[in-house]
Amino acid sequence: MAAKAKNTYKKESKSGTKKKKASKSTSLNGSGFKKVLAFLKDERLHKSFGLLLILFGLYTIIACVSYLFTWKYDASIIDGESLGFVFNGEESEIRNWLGKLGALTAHQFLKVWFGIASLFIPFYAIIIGVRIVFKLKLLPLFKTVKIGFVGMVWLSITMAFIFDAPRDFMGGLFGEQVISWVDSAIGFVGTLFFVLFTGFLAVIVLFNPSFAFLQKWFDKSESEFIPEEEVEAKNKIKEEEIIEDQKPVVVDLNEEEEKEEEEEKEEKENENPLLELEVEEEKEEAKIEEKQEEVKEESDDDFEVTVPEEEEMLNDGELKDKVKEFGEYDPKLDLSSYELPGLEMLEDHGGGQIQMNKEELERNKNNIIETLQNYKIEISKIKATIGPTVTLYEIVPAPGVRISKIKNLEDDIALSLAALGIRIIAPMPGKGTVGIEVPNSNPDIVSMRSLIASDKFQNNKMELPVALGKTISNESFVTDLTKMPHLLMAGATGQGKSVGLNAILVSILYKKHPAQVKFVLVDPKKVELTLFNKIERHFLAKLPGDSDAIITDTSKVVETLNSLCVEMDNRYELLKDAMVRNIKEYNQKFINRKLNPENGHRYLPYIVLVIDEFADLIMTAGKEVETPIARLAQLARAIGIHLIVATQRPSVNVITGIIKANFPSRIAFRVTSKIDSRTILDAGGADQLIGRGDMLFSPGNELIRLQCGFVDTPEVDDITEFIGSQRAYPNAYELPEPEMEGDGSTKELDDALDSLFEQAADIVVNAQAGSASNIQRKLKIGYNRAGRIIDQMEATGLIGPHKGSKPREVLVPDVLGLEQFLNNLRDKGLL
Ligand SMILES: Nc1ncnc2c1ncn2[C@@H]1O[C@H](COP(=O)(O)OP(=O)(O)OP(=O)(O)O)[C@@H](O)[C@H]1O
Repeated sequence: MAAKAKNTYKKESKSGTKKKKASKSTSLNGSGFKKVLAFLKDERLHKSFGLLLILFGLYTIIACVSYLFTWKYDASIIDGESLGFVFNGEESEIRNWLGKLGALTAHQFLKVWFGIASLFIPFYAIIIGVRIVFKLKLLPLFKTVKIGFVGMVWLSITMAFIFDAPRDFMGGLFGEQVISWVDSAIGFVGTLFFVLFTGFLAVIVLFNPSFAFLQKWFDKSESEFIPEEEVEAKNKIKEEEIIEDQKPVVVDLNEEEEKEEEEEKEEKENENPLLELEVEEEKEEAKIEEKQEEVKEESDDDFEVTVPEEEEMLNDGELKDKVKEFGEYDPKLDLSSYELPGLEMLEDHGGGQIQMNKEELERNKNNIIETLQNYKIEISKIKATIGPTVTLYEIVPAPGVRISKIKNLEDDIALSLAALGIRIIAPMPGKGTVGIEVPNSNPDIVSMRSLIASDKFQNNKMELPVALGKTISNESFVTDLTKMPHLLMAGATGQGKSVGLNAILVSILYKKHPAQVKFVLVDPKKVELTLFNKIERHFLAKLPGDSDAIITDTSKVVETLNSLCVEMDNRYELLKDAMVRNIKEYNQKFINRKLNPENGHRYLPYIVLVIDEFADLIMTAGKEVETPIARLAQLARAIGIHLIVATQRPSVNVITGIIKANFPSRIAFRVTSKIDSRTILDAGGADQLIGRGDMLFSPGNELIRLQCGFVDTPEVDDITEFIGSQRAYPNAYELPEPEMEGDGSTKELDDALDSLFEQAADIVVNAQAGSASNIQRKLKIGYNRAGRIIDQMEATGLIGPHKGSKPREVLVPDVLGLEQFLNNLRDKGLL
C-alpha cells in the first residue's frame, strides 16, 4: 500500500496541476522542514546577516581606535563591568566615541583578548560580510584565516613583550599571561629568543619561504646551479587575482519544487571528490600499517617475518640536491629576469556577470513551447542555460516525437522568437535532449582579462595554452595548441578573426618565456599584426638577413615556408640523433644535459606560424605555398611547429582538400552561407552565428559554441610594449636558409666566383664551420648571396656537402692550407 501511495505522489508531483493535492498528503514535518530550509536559503537572510557582520566589524574597529585615545579615562570605569552596565540607563563619564557599548567592546577586544591583534576579528567579519552582500572576494578566505589567526596569536605575545602595564591593552590578557609564564621559566633573554623564534616559525609554516639566496651567497663557486624559482619567468598575476569560473546559470523552467530537489542533488555531487580520494588513501595506508603490526604480533621467536619496507622516495629538497650535483640546463637563463605581463594591461570590457533577463527567458520559453505545440509537438521538460551571448534552451520532447521534425522547425522558431541566428542541435550529443540556442538581447563581451585570470588558464600544465573564450555555460575554454596541432580559422570580414588571432597570441605571451616559443607572423594585410614588431627580439623568428620580422610580402612567405621545412628536417635529424619521438622528450633530455651541444643539439623552442589572409596568399602564390604548408601540417607536430591559418573566404579553392585534411582543428566565425560553413566545419551552423566573436570550434569530432575573448588593440599595444621594453636577445630567432634548388648534391661551378669569395673562405676556415648565416652576418650580405657563396665553396671543394642540422665540414684545415687552396683557384683562372 505504502509503495503504491508513494508512486501516486511521484506521478502527481510531476504532472504539476495536481501538485497542491499531493503536497497536502505529505507529512507536516516534511513541509515544515522544507520551509525552514527555504528560509535558511533565502538570499535576503544571507544579505541581512552579511550586513550585520560589516556593521559589527566597523563598529568594533571604530570603538577600538577610540579606545587607543580614551583608555585613560575609560579603562578604570569599564574594568570588570558586564553588559548590564551598558544598559543600566545611568549617566557615566565614558569618553569612547561609541559610548558605553563601544568602550566595553574595545576593552574586551584589546584588554581581555589579544590586544590590538584582536582587530583581525572585526576585519575578517567585514571581509565575510562584503563577500556575502556584494559577492566581492576581497581576499582568499581560508588563507586569510590561517595567516590572521597565527598572526594574531604571535602579535599578541610580541606586543605584550614590548609593552608593559599600563599599556597592556597592546598585547591583551592572552599575550600578557603567555609572556609572564615564559618569562618566569626562561628569563628575559630567553623570552626574547622565544618571541623571535615563534615569529620565524610562523613565517616558515605559513609561507614556506625559499632560502636559496643564502645558498647563493655561501656557494658562489657552484654558480651553474640556479634554483628553479629564480629563473622561472616571473608571473605577475597574484593568486588572489585568479578567478574561478562562475557556475553556469541554469534555469529549469519547470516547477520550482523540482529545482530544489536538483539543487540538493547538485550540492551532493559537488562535494569534493579529491577529499574522498584522500580519505580513501589514508584508510588504505592505515590498513597496511595495521597488517604489518598484526604480522609482527602474531610471529613467534623462531619464526621471523620481514615485511619489506616501502621503497624510499626522494623528497623535493633531495631531488633538487641531485639536480644541483649534475647541474641542469636552463633555457631561460639568458633572459632570467624576464617578467610575464601583468593583468593590469588587460581591460574589463563587459561586466563579466551574466545579465539574466527573466522576462526575456519566460517569453522565449513560451514562444518555443507555443511554436512546437502549433506543430503538435509536446515537450515534457525545458530548461535554459544562460551564456554570455546565447541562451541554450534544452527541451525533452514527449515520447514518440520525431527529432527531425523539431530540426525542420528551425526557421519557424526563429520567426516566433523574432531573433537572428537560432541554432537547433538535435539531439544534443550525450544528453538525450534537443538544444535550441537563442541569442541574448544584451550580449556580454567576454574580456580577455577574465580568461587570463581564470583558474583554468593560470593553473594548467599545457605546453601552449590558448584561452579561446567562454562556452555556452559561461565556463572559460582553454585548450592546448600543441594538441590541436594546427588550426584553421575562417569567418566573413568583421566577425572577429583578427581579435581571435590576437587572443591566441596574447594567451601564449601570458604564459611563456621567450626561450620557449617563437612566432613566425605572416600578415599580407600589413596592419593586423604590426604591433608584434615590438617583441621581435623576444618572440619572433625570421629569415637570416631579413630586416622585417613580420612577413607581408608573398615571395618572402614562400621562402619562409621553405625555411620552416628545412627547420623541420633539421629538427627531425636532431630527434633521430637523440633517439626521442617528440620535442617534449627532446627538450627534457637536453635540459638533463644528456645531449651534447657540440653535436648541434640545442634547446628547441616551439614555433607558431600564424598566417592571416590565407586566401590572398593562395591566390597569388598557389601551389608554391600550398605544398610547404601541407608538408608542415603533415609532419611538423612532433617537432613543435604549429600552424594557425586564417582566411576570410573559406572556398574550396582556398581551403583545398589537402589543407583541410591536415588541419583537424577549425574555428568558424560567422560566415555568409551554409556552403562556407560546410567547407570550414564539414557541418552547417557557422552561418547561424551572430558575429562579434561568436564562434564554433571544432577540435575534430564535436562542435563547441564559444564567445571569443575580446582583446582590443591598445591592450595588445601595452602588452607588446611591456615585453619589448625588457632585456632581449641580440637578434630575432634565426630560421635556417631555405633550401636552394639542387642543394645537397655536388654543385657545378657555372658562374665566376663571387667577389667576396676570398673573405668568406677566410671566415669559414677560421670558424671551421661552413654556415651561410655566419658569412651573412660577418659580411653583411643577403642570404641569397651567402647561399650562392656556400654553393661555390662546395663546388670548389672547400667545404663538404649539406648535412642536415650539422654545419658543413670544412675540408681545408687552416689558414696556410687556405692560401694554397686560393692559389690553386687563381692558377685555374677562377679567381
Ligand atoms: N570577441 C569579440 N567580442 C566582442 N566584439 C568583438 C569580438 N571580436 C570582434 N569584435 C568586434 O568586431 C569588430 C571586427 O573584428 P575583427 O577586426 O577581428 O574582424 P575580422 O574578422 O578580422 O575582420 P577582417 O577580416 O575584415 O579583418 C571588432 O572591432 C570588434 O568591435
